[in-house]
Amino acid sequence: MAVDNDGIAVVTLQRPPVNSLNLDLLQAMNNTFDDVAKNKSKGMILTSASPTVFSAGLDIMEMYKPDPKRLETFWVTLQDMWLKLFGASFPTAAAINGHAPAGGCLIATSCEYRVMLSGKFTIGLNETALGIVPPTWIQDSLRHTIPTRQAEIALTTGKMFTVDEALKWRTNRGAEGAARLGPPVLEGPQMPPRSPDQILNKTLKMCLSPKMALDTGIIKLNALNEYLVTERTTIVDNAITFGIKKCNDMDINIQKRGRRKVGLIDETAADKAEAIEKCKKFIKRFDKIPSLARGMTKQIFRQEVLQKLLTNRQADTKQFLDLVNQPKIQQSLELYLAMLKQKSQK
Ligand SMILES: CC/C=C\CC/C=C/CC(=O)SCCNC(=O)CCNC(=O)[C@H](O)C(C)(C)COP(=O)(O)OP(=O)(O)OC[C@H]1O[C@@H](n2cnc3c(N)ncnc32)[C@H](O)[C@@H]1OP(=O)(O)O
Repeated sequence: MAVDNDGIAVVTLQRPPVNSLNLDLLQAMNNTFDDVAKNKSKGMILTSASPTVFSAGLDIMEMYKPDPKRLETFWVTLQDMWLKLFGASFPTAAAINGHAPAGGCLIATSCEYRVMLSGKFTIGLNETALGIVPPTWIQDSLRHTIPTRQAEIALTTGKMFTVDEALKWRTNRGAEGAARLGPPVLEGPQMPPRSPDQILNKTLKMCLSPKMALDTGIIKLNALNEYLVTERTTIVDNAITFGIKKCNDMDINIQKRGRRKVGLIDETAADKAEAIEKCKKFIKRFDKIPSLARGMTKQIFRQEVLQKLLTNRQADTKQFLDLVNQPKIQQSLELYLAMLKQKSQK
């Protein structure tokens, strides 16, 4: 952990090669989160020492042919880590500088803000694709971050999002498209400045008249073009809003049309330094907000989800232990480990 001059703690996960979360790393994270809280840091940014992996999620070796006592401690320590991170009163952000599958995504979604490096990285909860049922609180972390319907589809399909897919919904593409309208294109006399409404009404009237001289037509077309150029952002935004409403009314999936993004991450960055800077900027947004009010509001907002695990901790642990000890699950883990080994040797 390194605390900068602004009092923001940057915590770097450092367990080569892929920051897989074993018991030792989880215990170290818990101790660090306690320290951040004790030191009254202004906020915490989580990142990774690896140039390509934020975290590969739970260390599968902890679950494959496990020692029963250690397995239970492992799970309880993971629960603790999540309770501390998701429930932290201080601001939290993740500078996701690489792949973030499964538990890696859990850590990221437990934070309040996510900046991910652009590139061929992926993020998501892929458990079902591995034949594993993600526990309620892991599902809740995703549901807390992206819309419920998208979270359900992502969870049931074990979806790994590309960085672009994971970004939040933006409407500026429309404005970019509208910019292509460009400046007036027709040579000839121009019209004195008028309000866009005046211009549009006049143009409409003239266009409906059967005897329009060529010069007048050019003036009118230039005026219409000028209107489209000056008001393009409003026109395009209104069109997008209208289009989205229509698509929703007709139950058409807008994401497939490339406009709506999922919001699993908030921003992208070109490199780790930029990602950390953007996370710091997010944390500094709270500079003028009394920290007690901020922290309590966050905890109230997250209370229901936290309480669910606190109330069902033992049952959740038993469910995990039963699941891991099933011969079928052990077989799947063995196959998965072999597949990872084979891939890494290529
Ligand atoms: C039964 C359980 C019930 C309930 C639990 C529910 C919760 C589960 C959440 C989880 O987190 S499960 C873990 C899921 N994790 C993954 O599926 C990620 C697997 N890893 C990868 O996809 C890739 O490693 C990567 C994209 C993260 C990085 O790729 P790359 O940089 O190419 O590295 P390698 O694949 O070559 O891996 C290097 C090395 O690390 C080993 N390894 C990778 N991931 C894990 C892991 N999660 N646990 C243990 N070991 C892992 C991999 O086998 C390689 O080992 P070598 O000895 O061959 O070097």
